Amino acid sequence: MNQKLVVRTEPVDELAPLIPRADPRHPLLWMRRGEGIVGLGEVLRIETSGPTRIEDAAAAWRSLAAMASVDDRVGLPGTGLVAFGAIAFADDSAATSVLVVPSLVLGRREGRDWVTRIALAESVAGSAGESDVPGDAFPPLEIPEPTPKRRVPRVTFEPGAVPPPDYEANVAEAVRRIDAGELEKVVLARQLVGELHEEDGLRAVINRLAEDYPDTWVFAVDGLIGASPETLVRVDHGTVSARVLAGTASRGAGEASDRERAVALSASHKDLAEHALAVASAVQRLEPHTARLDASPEPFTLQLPNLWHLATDLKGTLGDGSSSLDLVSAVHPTAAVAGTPRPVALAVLAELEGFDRGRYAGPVGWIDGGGDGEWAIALRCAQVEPSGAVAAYAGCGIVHDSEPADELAETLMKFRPIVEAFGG
Ligand SMILES: C=C(O[C@H]1C=CC=C(C(=O)O)[C@@H]1O)C(=O)O
Repeated sequence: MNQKLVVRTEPVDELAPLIPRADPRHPLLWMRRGEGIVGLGEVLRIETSGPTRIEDAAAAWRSLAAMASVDDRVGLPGTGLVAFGAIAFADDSAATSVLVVPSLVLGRREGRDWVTRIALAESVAGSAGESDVPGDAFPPLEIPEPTPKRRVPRVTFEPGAVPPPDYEANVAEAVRRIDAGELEKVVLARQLVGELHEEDGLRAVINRLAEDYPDTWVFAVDGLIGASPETLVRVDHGTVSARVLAGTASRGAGEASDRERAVALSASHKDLAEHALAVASAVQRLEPHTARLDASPEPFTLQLPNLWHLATDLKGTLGDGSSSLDLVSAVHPTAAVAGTPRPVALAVLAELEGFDRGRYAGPVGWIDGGGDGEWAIALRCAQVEPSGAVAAYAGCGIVHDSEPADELAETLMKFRPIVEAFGG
């Protein structure tokens, strides 16, 4: 990657709400609680695949960033040079992993708004051949106007890979293997499929996700869209953080029964066991890269509109100068989406599921020129293909006392955000 990029970030008047400024056909977005970044246009993309897809993307990004000429007048996470990324779950996935560098980024954080322009040095007027291109080589700034809200397109979903009876059979088989001592935990997923007929309707879907699930990471990267509650890893000026989730309960109908469900979840032997394995896998992989890493002492219950999760927050300091993508490479896939021991779980899930997860359960997020970034696990999501084919995914951690019918019911709760966002 020997292209030279010219980047300029400048403060602007309020851009909120951000979503109406996103591209309705090819939205590029990362957002939580109304703040985040929206990308427009595409200067370049880095595509990788195979077992070294994350390391290759990290190395390509490092050399691209090292050559870039950046004039950042704001200095917040997400300003300056950024790329949006979506990485395939499996080493042998047919799905490509991408880092997309937009030509325009509209951002909002801590109540401050900015615009970043990114261009290839050779394409910026009067700059060809210069080694250090001034940021004011850009033409006067024109911020795209928000466009009117439109209604959510309606997609009818039906079972795709692993229909409900097969899912229950897979869970039973996984429990059998766990009881036989082959492994401790495996995360098994299934698929729903549908067709999107309005090619400019994706922005409305994202808007719905952001309205209904404001506390999650709402993302749209190269057709992968969703609202994930799970932070895989976040790096910000030498601090490292993550939110590990595993263990799920339904919400109760009234306040008292809702509380009861949360209390029962935090005492559930099955869910605590499932959760502990996910935390251990993240801590074990992050620790070698951190000078300090603390976990919240007990898992807490995280309330989402569709369910309760057991959650543990990790917080620490970076010890070795790793970029956020280096840490993504170290931790992916955690036991929240694969299982324990990891190699056995990956083989068992590939065998039992029998479908390519694509970017579901893979890392999704952004990275900046200094390597900082925010990455979630792509959960509660769907991949929308250029043909209009939509595939949504949900999975559950299976441990020794998992019940097939309960796990199937849990997938329905996990599908809810994406199915409803598509008008279902
Ligand atoms: C694999 C998924 O969720 C993971 C994250 C949180 C809770 C989980 C669970 O309780 O099984 C899963 O480990 C999914 O949503 O598809």
